Amino acid sequence: MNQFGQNFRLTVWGESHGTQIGVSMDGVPAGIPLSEADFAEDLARRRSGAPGTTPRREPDLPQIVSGIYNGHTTGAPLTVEFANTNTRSQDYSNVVRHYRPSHADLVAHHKFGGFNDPRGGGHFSARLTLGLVAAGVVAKKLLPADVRFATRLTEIGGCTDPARFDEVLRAATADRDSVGGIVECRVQGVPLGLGEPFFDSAESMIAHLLFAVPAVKGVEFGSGFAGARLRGSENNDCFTDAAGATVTNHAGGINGGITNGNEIVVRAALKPTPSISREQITYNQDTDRVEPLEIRGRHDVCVALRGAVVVEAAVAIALANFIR
Ligand SMILES: Cc1cc2nc3c(=O)[nH]c(=O)nc-3n(C[C@H](O)[C@H](O)[C@H](O)COP(=O)(O)O)c2cc1C
Ligand SMILES: C=C(O[C@@H]1CC(C(=O)O)=C[C@@H](OP(=O)(O)O)[C@H]1O)C(=O)O
Repeated sequence: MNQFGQNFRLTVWGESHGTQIGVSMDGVPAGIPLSEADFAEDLARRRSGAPGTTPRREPDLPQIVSGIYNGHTTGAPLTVEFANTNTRSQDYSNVVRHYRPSHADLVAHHKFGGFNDPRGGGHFSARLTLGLVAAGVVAKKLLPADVRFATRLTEIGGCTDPARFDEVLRAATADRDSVGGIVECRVQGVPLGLGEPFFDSAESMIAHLLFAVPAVKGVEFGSGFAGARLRGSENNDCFTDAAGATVTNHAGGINGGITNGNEIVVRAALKPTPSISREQITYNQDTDRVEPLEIRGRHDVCVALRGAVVVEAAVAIALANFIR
């Protein structure tokens, strides 16, 4: 099944080299002002063009095809779609059965019995994150008005100095290689009380969405993995008032699966782009041999660059799902 959520339910659909991709949302209340222009800012943050991003240029113009009337949501399913206008499917002819290492080609082929669309990674392509970003824009409108997101890249290729990110990207490009990155999303103004104690905890829902983002391989809240190396006396967040404000925020704004009113702090680790132009030796099902593979296509050097706004959208969608 390809759906997420209860209160704010969505399906992302399409393939990278099909005619269109998009998102269908249900549970959006009637009467919310919404227009195509509302999507522009977040879509621009995902668009390619900056150094280290894919040379595939797409206009990424949203078209709201249902759930809207006179500039307001109607309460009916809301669908936003985008055209794929710049595909080069011939670039993928050699990876249909000579699967790219660490992309989804092999699992897709086996799981769907060879009926999957292999062009541009098909339904597994990060092109589908366009729909997630669009849903994130709607999700933000469902959250209380004083909720504020601040999302940034804290690390690229192991480097934590933003002034040196370009250099890291240039070096990886020169080596016909790729690098990973860490995205940190902070959310202020989230009220105390979102989330349930166990299975639908705030962490579980946010992590669920984040792990749906292609290339996300790690998620941590607050002090996260570093917190496991601290003592309780160092990691505990002492309260300063009756509302639950704390001196420190090692919990990342969540206790017992429930948002505690402090800033939500969540980080996602995105792996290096799997499609690199450097030759790799890998199994070819056509010849039944391990052979050199040259990957074509137009690829991001670091997926975390365009992934930052996708991470933010995922967090927004998870939080919106708690709003009844
Ligand atoms: C914004 C974004 C852009 C991406 N761009 C590429 C790309 O150009 N080439 C590529 O091979 N993978 C890219 N990926 C990652 C793949 O889509 C992903 O690794 C693949 O679908 C396999 O999924 P997995 O890494 O979660 O196992 C991108 C991911 C994101 C979030
Ligand atoms: C098109 C987008 O990114 C694509 C994500 C992607 C992948 O494997 O995830 C592979 C590349 O596809 P193609 O070879 O068709 O250019 C990227 O360009 C997009 O994000 O809009």
